[in-house]
Amino acid sequence: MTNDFPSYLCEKITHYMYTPSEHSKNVVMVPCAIFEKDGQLFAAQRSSTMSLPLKWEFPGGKVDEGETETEALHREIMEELSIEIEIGPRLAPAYKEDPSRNRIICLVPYICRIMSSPIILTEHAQYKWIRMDQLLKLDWADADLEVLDTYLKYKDQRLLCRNKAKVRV
Ligand SMILES: Nc1nc2c([nH]c(=O)n2[C@@H]2O[C@H](COP(=O)(O)OP(=O)(O)OP(=O)(O)O)[C@@H](O)[C@H]2O)c(=O)[nH]1
Repeated sequence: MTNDFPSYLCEKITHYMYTPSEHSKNVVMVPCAIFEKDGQLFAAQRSSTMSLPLKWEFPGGKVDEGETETEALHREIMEELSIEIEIGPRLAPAYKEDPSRNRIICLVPYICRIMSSPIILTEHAQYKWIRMDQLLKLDWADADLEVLDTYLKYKDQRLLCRNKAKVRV
């Protein structure tokens, strides 16, 4: 996959503003995977025993010490969904405060492809492939909702570029 998404999306400054007291907070990097198939997106529902119970999210998880984001993403997806993936473009992260644990979650979306089957869930309650026009009906975790917005803007931008290219020909 090519990494040709618009640079403003990579460099987008999120609305999160640091104040002096917040410098002491841990920033936890959480790469997550966006899968698209036949115009539908993959969403996983957190189980009732996980934090953010029953919220919908893009699967992924925290980077361990010594790991890169993409290594962590391969590992987390294998652990959670039992599949191999190919990792493509990295989009702009979403930052969310987690006051209960005095940390800031940095959710980093990657557009990915599923490379093996079957999907076997080990942690989530369920997963669904959701049509684009149904996406906002799910009860998303906050950071995932922002990631979804970033992804939809990225898609629109690509479509626009493709159409412009066609007009020029
Ligand atoms: N995906 C997602 N995770 C969030 C959000 N806000 C937030 O605090 N988190 C936290 O970020 C962490 C995501 O990493 P993870 O999926 O590997 O975490 P986990 O449930 O396995 O473990 P943990 O609850 O012990 O940290 C979770 O602790 C989750 O509660 C959010 O909006 N979206």
